[in-house]
Amino acid sequence: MDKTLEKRKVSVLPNRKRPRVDDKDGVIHHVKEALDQYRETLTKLLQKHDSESYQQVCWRPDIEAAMCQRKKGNLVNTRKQLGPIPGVKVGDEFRNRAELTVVGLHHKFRHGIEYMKKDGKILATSIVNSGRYANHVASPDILTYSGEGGNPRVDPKKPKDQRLERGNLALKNSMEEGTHVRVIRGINRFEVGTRAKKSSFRTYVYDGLYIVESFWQEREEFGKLVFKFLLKRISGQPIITWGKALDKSKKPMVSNDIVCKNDISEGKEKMPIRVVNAIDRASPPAFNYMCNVIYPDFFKTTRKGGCGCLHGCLESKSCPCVMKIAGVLSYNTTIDTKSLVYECGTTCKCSSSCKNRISQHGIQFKLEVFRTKSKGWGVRSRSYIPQRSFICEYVGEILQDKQVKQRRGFVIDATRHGNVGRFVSHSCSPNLFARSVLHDHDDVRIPHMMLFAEKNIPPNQELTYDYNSIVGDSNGTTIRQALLDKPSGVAPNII
Ligand SMILES: C[S@@+](CC[C@H](N)C(=O)[O-])C[C@H]1O[C@@H](n2cnc3c(N)ncnc32)[C@H](O)[C@@H]1O
Repeated sequence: MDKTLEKRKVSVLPNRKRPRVDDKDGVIHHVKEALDQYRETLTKLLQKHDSESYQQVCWRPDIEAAMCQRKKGNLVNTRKQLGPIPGVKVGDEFRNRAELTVVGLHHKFRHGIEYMKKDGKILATSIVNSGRYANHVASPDILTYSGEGGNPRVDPKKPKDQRLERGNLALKNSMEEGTHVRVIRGINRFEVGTRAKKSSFRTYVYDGLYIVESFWQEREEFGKLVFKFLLKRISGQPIITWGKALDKSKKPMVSNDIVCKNDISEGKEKMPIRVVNAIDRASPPAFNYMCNVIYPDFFKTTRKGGCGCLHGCLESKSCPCVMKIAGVLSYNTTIDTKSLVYECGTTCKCSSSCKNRISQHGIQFKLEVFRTKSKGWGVRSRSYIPQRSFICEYVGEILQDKQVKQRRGFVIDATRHGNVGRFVSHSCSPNLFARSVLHDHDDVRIPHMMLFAEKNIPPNQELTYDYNSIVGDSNGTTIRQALLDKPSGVAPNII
């Protein structure tokens, strides 16, 4: 039945008053209204028909309900168009393919690729990744989409090689023209509390705009040539967290975060540090990402001594490094905030996995820089952080502070060179604490400033430390955290 419907012109204009295009809320309401009416029609249709006709293989009540709505002029966004659809947001979920037609996201009931003619060329407007073809999702932002035609799973006739025509040609043209393609993904859901196959059903989520990056031909399991299109999601769109098959009650997680940068460290950290912004259009300040402190020219990072422990440094009585921190092994217990921590290091015989080398292995958690409502940028972790874990070093240029020169003072300045630490905000009730650590040199005037978890920290909670906390070593060297009135990026003083 739907083939006949598809042949009809999709041009019926809604007879309800259409909101102005710049009236965002009005447009969203308009779309929602159309969807509500469609769902009501579908429910009535299902109630009217007895279960016997429902069993008929070819009866598609979802499509029939959409046709009723079309007759009444109750469809919206009826003209095919490229790009976003007014009133439809990334992450919006639809109960069936016909609902995509109702809102104008994808007008075809069956075909996966929809296209339109523009300047004499056909261009793809949208694709539905329904899972019927062997489409492959390598990462949330990359989709390999199989072309249409000749698939023996849906076409019982003898399978034929796919041809570069209709939807396939449209996707190729979209690649050449660089036009955006809407992607709608089918996801499997289950009735709450069950995982039985028969209780699963498919819904469709609008995943946003993609560009076609490349295409090629592959020989598939039935021996026929199929087209493969590699699509890449346009950056700057809200992120969708896709789970495995979901309970009916759980929505795919959509946040309003726009990704400003996929990795602010530009590959220098062990794992990427994403920058996201759900507040305004600001981008993070330009600076040179460094994983290590930059010392002044005169400074030599030398270390004398070190331990000879060949079997770990757990025995605090025999490890000279551990002995220097009064026999308290690293950060396992509450350490006096003024203590300088001596970690084992370059001149030690113990292995790099020694328990007294906690803060030398770079970041361990998926940190994310995000825009806060009132404090500029902040840092959070996308995963759970157990208490006392190492978070990051505060990296910057070690500058000699002229004002405090008499007191041989230094400042770690992260304005031009720094790491993720430069974005961590202040709090009087923080979840992080700072420690002065020595591991690669002996100069107690310029220890590393390391941040650790004060408590167990759930995912997505902002990480903060007390800028005004005073930490120092037994020689009287102190670290004073950055003052709140300092320009962003200027780091804690060491005075
Ligand atoms: C080390 S930076 C932290 C990152 C900073 N928020 C940014 O946008 O780059 C220190 C600066 O952040 C701001 N800041 C940090 N914590 C704050 C807080 N609790 N309230 C208001 N501003 C804060 C202040 O401007 C401070 O000088």
